[in-house]
Amino acid sequence: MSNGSTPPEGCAASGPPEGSAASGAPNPQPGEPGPPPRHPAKAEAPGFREPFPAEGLPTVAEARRRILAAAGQPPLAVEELPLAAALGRVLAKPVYAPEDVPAFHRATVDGYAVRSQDLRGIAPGRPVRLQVVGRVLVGRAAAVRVEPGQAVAVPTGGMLPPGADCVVMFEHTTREGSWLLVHRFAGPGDNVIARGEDAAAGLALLTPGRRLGPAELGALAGAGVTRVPVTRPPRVALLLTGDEIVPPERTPAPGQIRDINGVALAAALRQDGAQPLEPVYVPDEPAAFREALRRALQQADLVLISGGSSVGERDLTAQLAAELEPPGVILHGVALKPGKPTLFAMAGRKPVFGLPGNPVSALVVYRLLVRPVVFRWLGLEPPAGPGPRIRARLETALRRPAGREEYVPVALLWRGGEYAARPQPRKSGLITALTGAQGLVHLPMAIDELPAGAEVEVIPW
Ligand SMILES: Nc1nc2c(c(=O)[nH]1)N[C@H]1C(S)=C(S)[C@@H](COP(=O)(O)OP(=O)(O)OC[C@H]3O[C@@H](n4cnc5c(N)ncnc54)[C@H](O)[C@@H]3O)O[C@H]1N2
Ligand code: MOO
Repeated sequence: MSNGSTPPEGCAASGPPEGSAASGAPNPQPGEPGPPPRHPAKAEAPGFREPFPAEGLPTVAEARRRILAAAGQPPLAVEELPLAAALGRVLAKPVYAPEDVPAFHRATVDGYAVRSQDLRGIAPGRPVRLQVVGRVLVGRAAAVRVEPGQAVAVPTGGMLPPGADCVVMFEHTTREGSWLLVHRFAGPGDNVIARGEDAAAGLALLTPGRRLGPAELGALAGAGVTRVPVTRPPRVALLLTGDEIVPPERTPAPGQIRDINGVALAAALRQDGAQPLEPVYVPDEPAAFREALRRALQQADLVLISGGSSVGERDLTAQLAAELEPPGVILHGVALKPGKPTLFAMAGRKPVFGLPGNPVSALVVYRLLVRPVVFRWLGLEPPAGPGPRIRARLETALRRPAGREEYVPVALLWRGGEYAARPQPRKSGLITALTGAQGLVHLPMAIDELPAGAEVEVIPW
């Protein structure tokens, strides 16, 4: 919720350097005189405090640590779902295989089931001769036993007949009437999936904290587990603050804009497996804001407030967060672009985020700081390591803003056998900076500039 500041050019690469942003000077387009400021800048507004210290704000890693430490481990609510409804959900309890999968030794090729001992004399030009004593039909129990010197024809997926310990491929044999000439050796277990090799009865098939994807659901089905215990998705309240914000379906009056963050954050939440509640539009008025926050805390497991996280006189998030039940505000301000004014509080055991109103900031902060909390509320095991990265070559140089690390949206283009990372506009008020982006390039505090042509690791978006 803006207190009427000039466009937040402090967030743009071409904007004034950190510290001078408080001048709030409008940024005219080239060749234009530039519009007069519609409102006083945040820095000039009555009641404006120097927003955030130039130094001493936590880094993203530090903020994430503090947020997760304060958030703790929530008690997870569990529900049981049929497999068809469980895609993307997180397993809440271990699932043990009720039976061996497969339940019988099974051929993986079309060929002949034999005893590998019988094949020991095979040499080039010296096949072993075995007697074919029958065949196995797929989907039927194997009736014939393989005795020394014998072979039984078996199809892919067919049961290995008793007595045999391997299968020789059809193409490594020749037939002479009821005799089989085997030209290539096969050892015990070759071309066979052993009973219980996919899942052994009584052992854990899947452990809790695993997101259920196609393979997990398939494994459960294969073991005859048709209902699974999964965590109930956290309910997340979305408060969209700002007198200027109207729902997307309304026509904005002069000075108003349509809500972007309600839809974008709800989509991010849904994509991650959480359950966003109906967005609530909150005016810049303390009593209404307080009431909206009270209801949100009643209804939801997590609360996201969009806008008003800065420190202008009408940026109410911090003021109202100060009234929350202990421990209250954990941090306000992160050395991050975009996303400096981020706020995190715990109202008792409920996490509350104050996200910057700028859509790119809101989504980047969601990705970096909110998602880890959502994942914990889903019961997801935190990923080991930094997560997957895409190697790319930077198309144009990037300079880090003073005092903040930056995450720059980039488009990835396949060029001459490698990806080129093309930086997108660095104005956090432009949602289209993200619409063509496939990832983020990180400029950590230790790097002031990445030259054009630098090899970078892109964080998938
Ligand atoms: N003098 C200073 N002004 C500003 C500073 C600063 O350091 N000194 N920081 C700038 C930065 S960086 C950001 S980010 C914003 C964050 O401000 P708030 O979190 O208080 O957000 P608002 O002022 O409410 O909104 C910012 C911007 O985003 C628009 N907005 C808000 N909600 C939505 C929504 N749901 N959908 C689409 N757009 C939204 C809002 O109208 C503003 O244009 O502060 C800078 N100012
Ligand atoms: O850079 Mo602001 O911090 O756009 O979020």
